[in-house]
Amino acid sequence: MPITVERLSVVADGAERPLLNGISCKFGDGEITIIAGRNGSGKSTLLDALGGLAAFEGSVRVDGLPLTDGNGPEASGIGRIGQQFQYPEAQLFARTVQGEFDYSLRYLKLSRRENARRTDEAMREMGLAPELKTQSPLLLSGGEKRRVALASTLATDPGWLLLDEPTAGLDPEAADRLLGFLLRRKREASGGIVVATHDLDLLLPVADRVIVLQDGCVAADMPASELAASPEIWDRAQIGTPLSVALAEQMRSLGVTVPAKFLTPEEAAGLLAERLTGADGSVAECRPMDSSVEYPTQAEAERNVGTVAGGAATPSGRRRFVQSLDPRTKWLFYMCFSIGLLAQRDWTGVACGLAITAVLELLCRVPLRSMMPILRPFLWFMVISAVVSGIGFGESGGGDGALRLGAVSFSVAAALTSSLELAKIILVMAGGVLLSATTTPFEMKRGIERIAAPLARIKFPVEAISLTGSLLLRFIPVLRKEAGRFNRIAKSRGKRVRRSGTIRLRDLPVMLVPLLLSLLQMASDLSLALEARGYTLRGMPRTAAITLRMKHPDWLAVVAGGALLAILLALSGRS
Ligand SMILES: Nc1ncnc2c1ncn2[C@@H]1O[C@H](COP(=O)(O)OP(=O)(O)OP(=O)(O)O)[C@@H](O)[C@H]1O
Repeated sequence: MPITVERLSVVADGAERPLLNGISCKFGDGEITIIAGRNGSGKSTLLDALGGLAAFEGSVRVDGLPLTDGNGPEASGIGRIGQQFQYPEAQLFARTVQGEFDYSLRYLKLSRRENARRTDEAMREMGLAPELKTQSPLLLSGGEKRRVALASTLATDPGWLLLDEPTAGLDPEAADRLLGFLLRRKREASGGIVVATHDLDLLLPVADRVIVLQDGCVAADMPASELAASPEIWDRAQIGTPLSVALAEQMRSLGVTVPAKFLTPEEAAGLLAERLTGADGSVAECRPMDSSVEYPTQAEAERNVGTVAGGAATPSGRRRFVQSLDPRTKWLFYMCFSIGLLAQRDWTGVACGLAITAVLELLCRVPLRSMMPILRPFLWFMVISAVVSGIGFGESGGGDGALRLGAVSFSVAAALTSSLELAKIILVMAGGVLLSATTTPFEMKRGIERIAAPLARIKFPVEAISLTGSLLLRFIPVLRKEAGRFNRIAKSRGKRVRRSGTIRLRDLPVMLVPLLLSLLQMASDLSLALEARGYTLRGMPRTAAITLRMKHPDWLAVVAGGALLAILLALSGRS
């Protein structure tokens, strides 16, 4: 049965437009469907929605069953889907290649023998040598990683295969092997195959249906043979004509009869040979190329590149007000905000701080739900600390007015005093999250460096401190990103139905070591990058990557920060 998609919309936090905008389409059983579209058109997002990885509105039914049950992905739905991510690094995490297969197959609870059989078969299918089983997936080449990722998906024998850029980084032999596999699977297995790709020349000839996306909408959805006869669609979707389509057009202009289908190189060569060879075997004279086909000049090509790049950059690339402020302004504002907040001595002051944080959150346009994963553990910490600080023992424990139960007492006043202090710190942290969400790590470092520059004269280690500060703040989003990656793996490969951004406790033993290893790997990459930038060479001057310049809005924001500090200090000193 098909996958049926109705009015599917995906809206991401902070995105200016829906990533997918009410699309409806059908993926046929026993068919290869290609999803084409320029960069950023929504191909990967569509695959993520079909694989239960992206929250969506609308309906997706897999083999007649709904993919979601209202709260999130439905286990039987995602169990029928095997997804290969666009970047294999996002999919692989285990210490060995064998570990990757073990993790993928774990949810099926098969016998050891069956696990080994499926692993061997999938590795053979993808042309992976058995010796690779003991290797770390991180040490494989890009193409090998992709093949391991696909093989570990295949081993689970999913009904549906969702492949994101499956041929990227594959050598011609591996790409051919993949094509052969897709065609075999289409013939022999139940379910269908959905492939998001830019490698149209290779994959269009094996496609049954093509869906062209443009800015999150369906620009074309038709059988491959129909699309082959409508070459103008590529221009309309701003993808550029695939070479195989341009070749077919050229051949038609030379008078060769070309069938309405996407040609493989062999088919194109066969048709040309047929045309050139007469019935008696003589070779016909070839007409010169159709001169009406005009190729762009260098200048036009450069202009086109500019248009495409500009077009792609506009929706997400436009910098918002807070993002565009000088990092020094943001640091100064943040310091005023933090000092003012920490000076508060009662709940009225904290309530004002909360209101200011809410306004800042709106100005920064960072949705609360994207801040909560960072703040939630601290909120829990605050609740637990408040409860613990209120507990007292013995006759005099807890002081006057404490609630008593035998020898144990609970002082609401003590609990509220602790909560007050912790609430201020959480609000300061929320401000830090907003700062790191609207400022790149480079800008942050440069900002602190410039603010603290006068201290360098008294040998204060300005650069080291600014680097440490920005790296610490950078660590929060990196941790979140890693947690998100493991959440996707647990959902897609472990078939764990879980809310986005969270990891189930029982996945921790499997994922903790890889998570730590991955963080260590990042630290090692970072230290190499720092070394390459000359941070280990003491006393050597470095050129600045970012030149900062304060503009009018920056001065206004600094004045606003000063005014905010004055108001908060006045509020704290009013009693
Ligand atoms: N979590 C997110 N938050 C905000 N925007 C996002 C998010 N994920 C994707 N986007 C944006 O959604 C758009 C579609 O992304 P998607 O990865 O689906 O494109 P694509 O067609 O697969 O592109 P490519 O060909 O480059 O792989 C892009 O503009 C991207 O920046």
